[in-house]
Amino acid sequence: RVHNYTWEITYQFKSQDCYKKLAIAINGMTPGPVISATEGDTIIVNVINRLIMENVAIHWHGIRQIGTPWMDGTDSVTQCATLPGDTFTYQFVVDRAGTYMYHSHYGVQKETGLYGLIKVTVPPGKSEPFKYDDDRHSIVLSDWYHSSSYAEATKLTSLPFVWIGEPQSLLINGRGKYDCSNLNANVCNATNPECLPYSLTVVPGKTYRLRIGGLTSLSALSFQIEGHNMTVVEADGHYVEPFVTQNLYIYSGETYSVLVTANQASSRNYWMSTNVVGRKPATPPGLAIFNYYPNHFHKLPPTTLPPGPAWNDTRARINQSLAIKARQGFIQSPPSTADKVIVLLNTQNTFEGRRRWSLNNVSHTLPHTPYLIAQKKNWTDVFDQTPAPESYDFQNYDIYSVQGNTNTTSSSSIYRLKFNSTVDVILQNANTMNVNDSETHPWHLHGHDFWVLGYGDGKFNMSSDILEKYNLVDPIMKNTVPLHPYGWTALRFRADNPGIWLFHCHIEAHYLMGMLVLFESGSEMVGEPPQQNMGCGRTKSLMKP
Ligand SMILES: O=C1O[C@H]([C@@H](O)CO)C(O)=C1O
Repeated sequence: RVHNYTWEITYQFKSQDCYKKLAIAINGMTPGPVISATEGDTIIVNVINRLIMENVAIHWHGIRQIGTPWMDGTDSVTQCATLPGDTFTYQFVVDRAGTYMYHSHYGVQKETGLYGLIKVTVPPGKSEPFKYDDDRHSIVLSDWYHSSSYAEATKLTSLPFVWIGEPQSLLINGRGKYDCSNLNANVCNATNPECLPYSLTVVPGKTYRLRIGGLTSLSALSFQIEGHNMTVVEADGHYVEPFVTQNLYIYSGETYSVLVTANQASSRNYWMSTNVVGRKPATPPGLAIFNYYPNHFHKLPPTTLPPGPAWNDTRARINQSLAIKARQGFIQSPPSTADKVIVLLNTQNTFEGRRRWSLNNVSHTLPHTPYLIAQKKNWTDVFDQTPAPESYDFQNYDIYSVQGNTNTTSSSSIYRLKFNSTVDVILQNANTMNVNDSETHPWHLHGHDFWVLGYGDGKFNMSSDILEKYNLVDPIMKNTVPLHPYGWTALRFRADNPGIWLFHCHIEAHYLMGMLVLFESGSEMVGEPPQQNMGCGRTKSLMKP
C-alpha cells in the first residue's frame, strides 16, 4: 500500500501551555499527524514549505532508509533544506513494524513543534508476542520554550554565548499548563481550550498498548500513570523482554510501547505525568488525564499529583537502561567481534569564545554543501578529508574534573567505514565545564540500528569491560541510546547501508554546538542526487534550468 500525504508547514500562534507562542505546524497541527502504516508500505509525503522566513527538512527517525539515503531529511548531510515556497517529496518504505517518529532536522525547529509519531503495524498473518485490546493511542512527550526559536539559535551560536536554559513547560500530546497568574490574558490565558490537558479514555479491565515518543529538544523525562504499572514491550522498533515499571525513563529520540491495564478503581480518573530527570529541573511536570470510562474525560483526579522519581537518581536510570534486552525468540545476535572500534570522548569546551561540544576534541561544523552530494561529485574541498580521530588519550584524561580542552579544533571531517564491516562505538562521558557536572546525552544513529552492548560507570576499560560488561547474548537493538553521567555506553553496528549518516546527540542545542559525527560507507553504491536535494552551496552548479 502507498500512503500519500500533503503537508503544509506553516507558522501558527499556538497556546500549547496556555502561553501564546509562535509554533511551526503541519496542516495546522503540532504535534503533527500520526503516520499509520503497515510493515512494507510506502510513505509519500509532499512537504510544502509555507514558512516565509526559513527552510525546512524532515527526518524520519528510526526509518533506516535502506537504499534511499536521499530521503533521510538531514540538512547539510543528505539534502539542501527546502526553501520557502518549495516542495520536497519524501518517499520511503516502512520496512519494519514498530514505533518511530519524525521531526525537523533544520535549525531548532524541533523545539518549535515540528514533529510527530510514525506507527507501523505488523502485516496480516504475522503475530506479535504480546496481547492488548487497543492500539489507538500514542503519546508525544516534548518540552516547550516561550522565547522564539530565532533567539534560541542565536544564543547558542553567536557571541556572547548564552545557554538556553530549561524549558518553560513539558507537553503531553502538545498540551501543558503554564502558570498564567501574573500575565496578561492576551499572552497567557489559563482558560484557553488549546491548553486543556490531554485525556486518554480507557474502559475498565482492558489492556492498552501506548506508543510513546520522546520528542524533547533538551529534557530527559520520566513518564508515569498514577497507580498503574507499565509493561515495556517495544523500544525503537524492537521487541523488549517484558519488564514492569512505574516510571518509564525516556530520552529524546527514543520510542517505547508499553502495555497498561485499566485495573484500578473505575470511579475516578488518574494522573498521567512527565517530569525532568538528569538535569536539575526548573520546569513543572507535564500533566494529562488517564480517564476511566464513563467518568467525564476532563474531570481532574481527586488526588494530588504523586511526585515522579528524583531527578538525580542516576542509578535508577542506569538500571532501566540495563533492563532493556531483546525479547526471547526475537534476538538478532550481534557479530561476535568488531572490525573497528571508535572511542568518542564527549567533552564540553570553549572554542572561539563559545561553549561547544566535542568528540575526541573535535567540535563538528557542518558544511554548507550536503556531504552526500559532495561525496558523489567528488568535491574534496567541501569538507575536511582528514579522517576524524578514532580515539583519544582518554586513559590519561581525568573525566571527573573540569578540563580546559584548550586544543579543541573544529572540523567537518568524517569517519569512513568499510562497507559491511562491524563497528563498535564506545561513548565516553566526562565532566562538563562546570564543577561536579556530567550530563546525559541521548545518541542517535541514522540509517541503522545498533546493538546496545553495555553501560558502565567511570572510564571504559578496554581489557576488562569488554569481557565483563558486554552483553553479546541478548542485547537490544535501538537507534537512540543514553550516555549516562560520568559513564560509558558501548554499541555495535554493521555498516551495511550505503550513504553518509549522522550519529549525534539528540539534544537539539548540543547538535547545534557541534556534538555530532558522520559515518560514510558504501557511498559509491548510492545513485545520483535527485534535483530536489540540491539548491544550496556548490550544488547550484548541478541544477538543471
Ligand atoms: O551545553 C550546555 O551548556 C549548559 C551549561 O553547561 C553552560 O553553563 C548546559 O547546561 C548544557 O547542557
